[in-house]
Amino acid sequence: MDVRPFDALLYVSFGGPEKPDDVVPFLENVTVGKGIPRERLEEVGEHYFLFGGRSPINDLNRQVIAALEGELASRDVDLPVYWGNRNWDPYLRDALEQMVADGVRHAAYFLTSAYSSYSGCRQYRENLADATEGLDIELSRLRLPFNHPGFVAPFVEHTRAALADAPDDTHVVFVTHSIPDAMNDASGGPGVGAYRDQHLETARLVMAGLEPRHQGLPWELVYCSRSGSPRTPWLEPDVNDHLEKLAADGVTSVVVVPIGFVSDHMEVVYDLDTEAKATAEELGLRFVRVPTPGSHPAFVAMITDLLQERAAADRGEDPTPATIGSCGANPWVCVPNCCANLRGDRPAHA
Ligand SMILES: CC1=C(CCC(=O)O)c2cc3nc(cc4[nH]c(cc5[nH]c(cc1n2)c(C)c5CCC(=O)O)c(CCC(=O)O)c4C)C(CCC(=O)O)=C3C
Ligand SMILES: [Fe+2]
Repeated sequence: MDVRPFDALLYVSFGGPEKPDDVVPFLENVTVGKGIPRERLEEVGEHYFLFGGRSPINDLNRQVIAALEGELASRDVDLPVYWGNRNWDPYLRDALEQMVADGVRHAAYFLTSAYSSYSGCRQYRENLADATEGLDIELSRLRLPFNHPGFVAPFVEHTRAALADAPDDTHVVFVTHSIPDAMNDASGGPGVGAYRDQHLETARLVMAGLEPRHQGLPWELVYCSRSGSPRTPWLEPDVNDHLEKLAADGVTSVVVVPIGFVSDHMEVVYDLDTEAKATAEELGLRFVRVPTPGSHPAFVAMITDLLQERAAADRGEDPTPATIGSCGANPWVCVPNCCANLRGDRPAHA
């Protein structure tokens, strides 16, 4: 496998606290300048304390990176993998300084976010613009993989398994992180609304991969983890409200597919496995939550394939992007006003 012109891969993620004393400073990092109400922050802090003050996210990222190193080695590629986060140690700036010290000149980077939005794309690119300041290093972004076969395959496999012994009236409930309506509208470009549309495409692709007898099951896209001011409209319905509606309609069983998340981090283990599950139990709904990709071999191979594709593109070749469905591949380089920062323009990478 030819990875020229890259001399490293940078794995870019959100970060999370690792011990109780980390929780408040982590939340301050996440929410600086965001106008999140104090009560919401205290509430979210409690979610972390319920899990001993440690988010699963960093360990999950360590596992993916170890698997990625194995995948690269198995393809005879000698390419170092670095790791940097937006909100917690190891921070992006430290990773980039280390890379430059190690002689890295041109790295590809992978975002642990599959869909277009300010939070999942441009904010990371702003973080990278800040973190590379004064450093002599070139970066190339790997495209967002919402419709890559290697992203969809683990969800298909896990949803098939969850449906194998599910009752006939089961609803397939796809869940992602809610974002403000205005952030959704700006996703992919002004008025494009790519965030929601990309999720609908991923949901359709998962449904199309199920056993023929399950492909016609009713499904919906719903949201979790809303924050911000209650006066600001965010994408709805909330997963808990949706479960109530389904139960009121006489539905008895749900399979919850967290397509918005690449690993079983706090949003998944608290907002879905704790809160939404408790809602389902109160309602007498059978509730099964399928796993996220995590370190699934198809997901890890996908990162390596994206690296190979982008390397070819940067060498001036014209690689055919691996995608399924009808949305087309997310571009290598975002359009200039893609996923705008609604609080004001800031320098962003790519
Ligand atoms: C689209 C999206 C993704 C997916 C794409 C991506 O991965 O980036 C994502 C991921 C994550 N979000 C996470 C945690 C948090 N997100 C918050 C707040 C917010 N998220 C938002 C959106 C997203 N978030 C938004 C619009 C806000 C409001 C503030 C703002 O406009 O930025 C807050 C503040 C408290 C709260 O109000 O919930 C926390 C603690 C964790 C770590 C989990 C762990 O620790 O295991 C992860 C992976
Ligand atoms: Fe978030």
